[in-house]
Amino acid sequence: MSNVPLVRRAIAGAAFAHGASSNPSPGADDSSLNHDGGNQWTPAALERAGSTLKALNRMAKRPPVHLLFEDVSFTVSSHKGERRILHNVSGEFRSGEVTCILGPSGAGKSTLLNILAGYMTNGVNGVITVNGHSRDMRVFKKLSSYIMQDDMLQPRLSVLELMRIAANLKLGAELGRAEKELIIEEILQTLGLWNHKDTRSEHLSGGQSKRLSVALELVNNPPIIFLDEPTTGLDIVSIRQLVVLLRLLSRQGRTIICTVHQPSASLFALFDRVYVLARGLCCYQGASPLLVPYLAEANYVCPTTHNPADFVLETLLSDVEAPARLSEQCQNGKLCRKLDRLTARGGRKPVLHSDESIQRIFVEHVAKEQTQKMEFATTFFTQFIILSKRMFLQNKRNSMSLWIQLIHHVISASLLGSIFFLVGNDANAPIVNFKFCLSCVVFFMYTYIMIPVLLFPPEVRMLRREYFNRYYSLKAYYAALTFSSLPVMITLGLLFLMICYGMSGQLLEWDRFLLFAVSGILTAVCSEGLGLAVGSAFSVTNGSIIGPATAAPLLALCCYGMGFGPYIESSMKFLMASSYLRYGLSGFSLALYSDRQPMECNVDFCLYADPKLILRDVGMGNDKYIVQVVGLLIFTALHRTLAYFALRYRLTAEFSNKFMTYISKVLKHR
Ligand SMILES: Nc1ncnc2c1ncn2[C@@H]1O[C@H](COP(=O)(O)OP(=O)(O)OP(=O)(O)O)[C@@H](O)[C@H]1O
Repeated sequence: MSNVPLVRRAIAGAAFAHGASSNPSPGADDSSLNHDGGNQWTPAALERAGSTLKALNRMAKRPPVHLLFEDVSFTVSSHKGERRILHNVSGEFRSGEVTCILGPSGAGKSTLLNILAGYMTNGVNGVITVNGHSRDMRVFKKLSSYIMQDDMLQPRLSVLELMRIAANLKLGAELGRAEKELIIEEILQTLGLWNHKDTRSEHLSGGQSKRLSVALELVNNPPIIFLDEPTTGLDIVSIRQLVVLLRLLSRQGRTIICTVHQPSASLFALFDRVYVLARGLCCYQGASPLLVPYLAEANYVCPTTHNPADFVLETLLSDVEAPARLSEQCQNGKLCRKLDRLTARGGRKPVLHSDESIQRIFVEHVAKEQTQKMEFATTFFTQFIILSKRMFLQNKRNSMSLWIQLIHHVISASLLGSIFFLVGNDANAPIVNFKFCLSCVVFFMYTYIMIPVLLFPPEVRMLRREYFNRYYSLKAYYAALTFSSLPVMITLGLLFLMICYGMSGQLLEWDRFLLFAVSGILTAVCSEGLGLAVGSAFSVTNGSIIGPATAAPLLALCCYGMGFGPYIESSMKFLMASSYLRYGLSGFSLALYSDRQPMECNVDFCLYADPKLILRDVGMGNDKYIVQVVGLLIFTALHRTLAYFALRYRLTAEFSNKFMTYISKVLKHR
């Protein structure tokens, strides 16, 4: 305990170096988290800051959450065998407290947080209870928010726009527009972001981005918030502001749990509870000022000038026996060192409820939740509308990308038009015109496979937090994604087709062009589905290899039989039917050559003056246009379903864990 006054002095000295505005008002800057005019951490400062969240707290009808876990272990399976990451750890996190999970790198901090937040459940053993009841994930997910370590914010949207979208998705019709606006303003002011409300997310500093992540999760006032390494990459002032904010939120009855790598002495003292992990064992659980005496009991004496957080990490890393010894001393988290009162260090009194009242509120809440059928705050349709609007806005603001795509389509179309200039009605060059159709297929295939392969993987990372924190269903997101890409795809696709159709001298008949365009756009939509499937399942690097590698055999199958159509083997016909590009190519060819007069022949004899002969010799003599359209639609549905499941696989650690466990079991039993 000898170092506690030292730590307190450190807080007083360095606490809020940023000057002070203790009563945030519109226009209050980052200092709104700060304190009274001097360099003092005063209860009044927190009290006043806390009072700024009045509207948010008015909607807080949800129960405080006490989280208890006992004998939690986590094992991962791989082809090399099983590996235990957590060894029967126990602990308790209570409402009104900020708990810091501390430990050396690789100790299992993020793993424990993932398990407690419900992000990982496969391979986990042990008991996790919420307010004395077994954790029901359906209810718990609605009570909790998880801010992940590498959270990314949606780009090209301002702070206020992001907050409004979050409020509309997370609060639904629960509150009116005016109330939502009030809550947003309160949160932004309290977090010192009000002055930056019109700044786009990509222009925020690291600290402001982290605070915005917290702000977005606060919108529906979750009683329990998990944060994985929220301080990483922030400067000392931003870290302090963030931890002070967490403390403030906890004082309003929330349970805040975060992992922190190496807190400074003053920061360490701001945490109410510390949970020390090393090698998957709990080495200490309890009030932060009691860590030093606890270590002294095990003969690890912390010098008075030392930061207790540094000391415990150094001890755990330098003495191989320390984790086991300390774990035994606290019974692997079952024993908790408590201070008499959390207010011992000053600050606003936490909202403490008796365990009985929490139990009662919680039981009422669970009963209410169970009668409600809705899994999300808004309906599928509302989610679809909000997400579509967001995507349209983001696409519109990404003018550079639109220009690049426009130029790409115009240049490619002009190039193709020049290569195949006026071959469309030349009976002496029918196979050249067939190659024109093939080139159009290749253009749509590569363009629309590669765009999502390159652009979607970063989007998947952004999606993770929103999806896990139940902003919307994946189906609504996916429907909005499909819908929002269509206008640009159709406009640019038509522009491409008009240019190259005209330049290549095809028959200028509207119905023929329409059939040609439908085949082109459907090939693009189908290719985008394939690109999304690859982009959802793989990183940009792997996707860039897998995308073209998948397309190459499909392309080979699509143009097989050129010149010997009537002699294509039936096994090959079967394989060719599995390439969606064949339907695209056939659609293009049928659009150009069906029901057509003999083509112009400017030499003595033209073998392919009759268009039927061309179709016969490329193996499309018996093809029907409508079958090609249906084929493309079926493959579009197939690719997009595949993409949906690939996305689910990527977004749900649980789903991927199960998959990996299954694969390793198969490999083991071979
Ligand atoms: N799904 C998994 N498969 C294999 N190993 C895993 C898995 N999850 C975690 N691990 C391993 O468990 C150990 C603990 O990982 P974790 O990310 O929880 O550590 P940490 O304490 O958060 O570390 P850091 O502070 O460096 O982020 C690491 O050695 C990690 O490689």
